[in-house]
Amino acid sequence: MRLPERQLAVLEAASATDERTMDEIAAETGLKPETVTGAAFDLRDEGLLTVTETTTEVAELTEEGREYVAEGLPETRLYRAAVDAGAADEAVSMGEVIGRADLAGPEVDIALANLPRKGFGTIDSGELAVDPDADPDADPEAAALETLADGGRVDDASVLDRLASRGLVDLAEHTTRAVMLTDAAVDALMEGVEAAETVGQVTPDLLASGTWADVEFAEYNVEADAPAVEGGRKHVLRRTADRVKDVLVGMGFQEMEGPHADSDFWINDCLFMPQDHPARTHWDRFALDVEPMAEIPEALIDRVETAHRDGWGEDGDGYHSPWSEEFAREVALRGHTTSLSMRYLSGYAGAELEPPQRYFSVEKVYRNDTLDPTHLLEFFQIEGWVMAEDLSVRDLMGTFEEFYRQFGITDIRFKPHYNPYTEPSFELFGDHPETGEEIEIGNSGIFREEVTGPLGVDCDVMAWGLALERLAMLTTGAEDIRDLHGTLADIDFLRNAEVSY
Ligand SMILES: N[C@@H](Cc1ccccc1)C(=O)O
Repeated sequence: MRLPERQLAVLEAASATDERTMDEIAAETGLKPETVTGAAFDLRDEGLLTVTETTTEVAELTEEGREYVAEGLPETRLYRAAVDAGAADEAVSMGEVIGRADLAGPEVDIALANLPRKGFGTIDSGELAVDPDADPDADPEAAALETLADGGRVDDASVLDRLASRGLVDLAEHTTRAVMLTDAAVDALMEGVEAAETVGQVTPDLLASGTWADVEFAEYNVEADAPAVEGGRKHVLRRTADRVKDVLVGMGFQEMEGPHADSDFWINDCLFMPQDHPARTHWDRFALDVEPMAEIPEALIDRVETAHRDGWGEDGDGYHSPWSEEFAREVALRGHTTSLSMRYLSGYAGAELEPPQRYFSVEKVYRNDTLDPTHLLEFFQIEGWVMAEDLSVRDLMGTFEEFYRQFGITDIRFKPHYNPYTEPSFELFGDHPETGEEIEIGNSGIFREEVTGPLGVDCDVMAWGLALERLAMLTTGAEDIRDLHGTLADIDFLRNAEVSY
């Protein structure tokens, strides 16, 4: 048998009884590890070697982890300070213990969260009581940190996971490959294997001297394993947004743009949202501590105030509740992009508009919600509106059906809803492709006269706000909005997610 030199070297360094790692073979043959790996896979394909892979988790201390090795975990320091303050006998005020514990900034919260978790003590109405029998020296997390600092290995996966989630260690997967001779290889070696001098690359020298004609070239193994090289690609949400824009432009819409931080006037007052509406309290909105917005057309302010106070149109009655221009000028992060629709419909964003008109935006909005599988504090809203004479609910439904059909979604449902600014109003629902669960995908309606009147629009306007992330959940099958966004997002999922249409 004849084999290329490198393969022969690897074969001779391998054993029929023990697994040898690629690194060991590299050290023995003096070849580079990647050369050994390449040759080993070629030999495997020839049936001369077996290659096994083992993946192990390696843990490395982060800077914060190293800091705690030196100073002790915050909860341990808090425990010791509490014992000194007498909290083992009776509960002591938290302020006093924290003062003694010498904890910096965020360490206080870290200590307060971990002390009860580890059973070191309890916190109740501002007082701390510790268990005199607790033994922070025997704490597995502290012990694991010490071991890692000394270059040792920690095998307890649950402790490692806990430390990783606390940001004290980084976990990485490490794959080692090892080889062993097959029976066929042992037979071949006994019969004798010759080294074939092969050339891996054509060089100018080989060409110029003409020796290329006499040498033996190494064969390419196009099936050999190689590390996957992942190229960069646009995030699936961005790709969905681009697709949404294409679809809407295709349906004759133009794009709106405008400020993320806007006055309450454009965000709420124009929409006939009463100033004492719960959504306008500090619970729901991200108010900004900046100068009030000066540049709002005075005449428009007057008309909006009139609508709020006395109503608009023949049957309009208004709220008869206080309305403050000062509040209207306050600035917050927009909770919906309907603020842009107001700016455009009023003509403030550009020319006065004559019907028919169609506008859209795909932009970020901000809400002080609770994070859960379907809610984020910021998300993308697909805002849109159509201005025309005599619009009806059929126009609204038809538009959505056409829009969602472009994404392969054909089973949307409408349910009557209430918005202070539209009448009638509809919420939109779709079915999650994986769970079958019905999820809300948007909100819509036809603007009330109290909205369009003050803006100077005297025909119908139908409008909506759809959630881009929810659309992406339906098209990609993501079950949790956090799979798409943020630090918990699953990179493999994102890599393979396609925008269907
Ligand atoms: N602003 C609404 C969406 C909407 C826009 C326009 C009309 C009706 C509804 C929301 O954020 O839910």
